Amino acid sequence: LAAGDNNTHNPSSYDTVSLNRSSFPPGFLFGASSAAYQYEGAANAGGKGPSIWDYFTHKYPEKISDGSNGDVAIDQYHRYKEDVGIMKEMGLDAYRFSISWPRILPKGKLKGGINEEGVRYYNNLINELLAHGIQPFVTLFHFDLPQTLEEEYGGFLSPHVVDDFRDYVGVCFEEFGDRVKHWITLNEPWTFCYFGYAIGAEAPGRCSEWQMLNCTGGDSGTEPYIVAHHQILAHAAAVKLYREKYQVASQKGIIGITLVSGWFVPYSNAKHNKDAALRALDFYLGWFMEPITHGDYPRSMRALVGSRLPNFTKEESLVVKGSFDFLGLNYYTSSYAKNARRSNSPPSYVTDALVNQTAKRHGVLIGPQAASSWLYVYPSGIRSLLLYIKQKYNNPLIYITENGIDEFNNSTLPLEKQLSDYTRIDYHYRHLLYLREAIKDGVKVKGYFAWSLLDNFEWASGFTVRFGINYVDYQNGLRRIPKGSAYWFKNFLKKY
Ligand SMILES: OC[C@@H]1[C@@H](O)[C@H](O)[C@@H](O)c2nnnn21
Repeated sequence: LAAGDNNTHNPSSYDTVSLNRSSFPPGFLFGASSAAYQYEGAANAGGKGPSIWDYFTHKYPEKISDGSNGDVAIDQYHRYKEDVGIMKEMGLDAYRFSISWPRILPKGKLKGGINEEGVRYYNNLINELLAHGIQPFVTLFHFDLPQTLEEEYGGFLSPHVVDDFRDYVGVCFEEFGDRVKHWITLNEPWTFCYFGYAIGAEAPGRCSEWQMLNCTGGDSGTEPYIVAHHQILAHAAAVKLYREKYQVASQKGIIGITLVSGWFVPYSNAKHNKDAALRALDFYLGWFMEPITHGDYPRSMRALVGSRLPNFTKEESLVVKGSFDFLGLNYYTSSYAKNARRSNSPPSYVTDALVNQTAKRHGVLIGPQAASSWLYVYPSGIRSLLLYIKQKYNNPLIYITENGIDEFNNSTLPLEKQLSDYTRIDYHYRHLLYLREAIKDGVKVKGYFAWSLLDNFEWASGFTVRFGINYVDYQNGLRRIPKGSAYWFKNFLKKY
């Protein structure tokens, strides 16, 4: 962008003098994140097989706000060179993207054959990034399971998925491991289990019949825990394979997992509300962080979920414990936590923690609400959560792999107005201020990825909300246009 651009939405405020790249330690990485199903499109092209998201959006379009899907998404499959150019123009150090399992293994299983066109696409993307000095951070699973495995044995409901996931990631390590130095096994197992198996709002759309949420079957009291268990075992199997066969040759590439959590503010100083906040952290974050750090689920989950919570064998516990070199942490929002009484309805993950989450306390919101109904702006929560993780989970190496805010897609607004995303600049500015404080507090954060580089397909919200730092014009050939925040990041990231 030529200096002195006369675009009106290139704000001079939120100065990048007091806060910019040099406010962070040398080598700290700034990036942006994405995911295959939300960005690529070419859902039935290039030899790709169907994923559960292809199936879900076509079978249940009513579960997507605007009935849309990722068939085309924002067509990064064909426009990746342009998109890498945008990253370069912004001055990003890294780009986090996910590999589509069914684009590599269309039949889900290795014996079904490797799709060479899929391998070629990701090689081209990785090489284009490296040619522009941008580091690839690669997520191996971002919700888009091959539909064939869902149909053959119920996907992550079955232990068979562990062997197939191990085979799949083995192909990725083999094909891309010489150039990819940061691997993330799973994106947000919590989201996959909760939205896919507790409330059925996302693929594969399962939950208990009594919840009347138009689910395809399922049991919200058992399946989220079974799926989470197999996700943890699959994650650990992938890490074991990487460490035994690929990590040394890769010149110390590192592998981790991305978990999501909010911060939870006790609704009052009463002990039962403080305890509720800690239980919420266990059921969101500890569900996965506890096993990979200490080898078993949190005590609070053992106590409250009882026999519905699977057990690790001794051998499994040993493989799971310590199965990460770094934690990818996704932080967006926080809420108040209030103690809840036992529910009268049948058991469900939704009520097991005995916590009522609210965005309001005595009628006052915890922070301004974004377009997504679950997103309230509470920047100090990122620091509180990081300090909690440092203290409870042995001060792990951390990358913030997602942080961002959305606005409604409102094509009736003049384009200039749609591009003036001050709220997004303010959001990132304030979260980066608290992130810098957390680093000063000794938290080992080594990078920050904004969600998201471009507007994209937002799961059950379809294209009705926009998370992009760069605008995608859905009405004009998916052209990319920098929003104000893209200019702000460019200034923030300038190297002097
Ligand atoms: O909802 C916005 C984004 C999604 O688009 C990502 O796919 C997902 O990883 C996520 N987790 N929390 N928030 N997000």
